[in-house]
Amino acid sequence: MNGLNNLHPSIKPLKENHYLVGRAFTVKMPVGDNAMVLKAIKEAKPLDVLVVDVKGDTYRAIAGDFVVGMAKALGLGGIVVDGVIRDSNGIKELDFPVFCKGTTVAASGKYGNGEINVPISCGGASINPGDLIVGDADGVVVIPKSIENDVLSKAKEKLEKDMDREKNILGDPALVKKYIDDILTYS
Ligand SMILES: O=C([O-])CC(=O)C(=O)O
Repeated sequence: MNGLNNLHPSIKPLKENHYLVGRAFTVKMPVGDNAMVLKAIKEAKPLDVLVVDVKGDTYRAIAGDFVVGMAKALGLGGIVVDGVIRDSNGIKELDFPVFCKGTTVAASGKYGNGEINVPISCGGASINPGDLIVGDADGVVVIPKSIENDVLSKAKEKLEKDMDREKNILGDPALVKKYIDDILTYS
């Protein structure tokens, strides 16, 4: 992705070993009203990742352990939000991937404002429904649907090259030094 389309690095998994891959089901909600999160949980397909745009608010939770439990019960793939959640210990026990900026004590009300399944902005990235969302301990990246095949084949090539490099170089200090020398010669 050439460093583009990664969400702000403050958005991290609640449990460090959690990762997710799935298609975005988007939610745009006003601060303090998470009714559309509930609607999205009901309408999303199994393995979809709920991506919530709450404009970066960190005072009101977009979900707690009950709401996240419903997402898990319906087979969703995970939740990503540019905001916060509550009941963090309960959510950790659910073992369901939630990527967020942190935690708070205050819940949201359920008033019915907001939209689902529309283009959103989350953590500084534009996300359309159906885009691929990939997250791990380091953060979250969005791969637009229109370029996903190209990105996936380039990612596989890079992974193979990285694995070869690790296997061939790291076991031999002389080769580590040669690798660095080669880089320094060309830069
Ligand atoms: O109901 C909410 O919006 C938040 C909450 O406490 C839960 O999910 O348990």
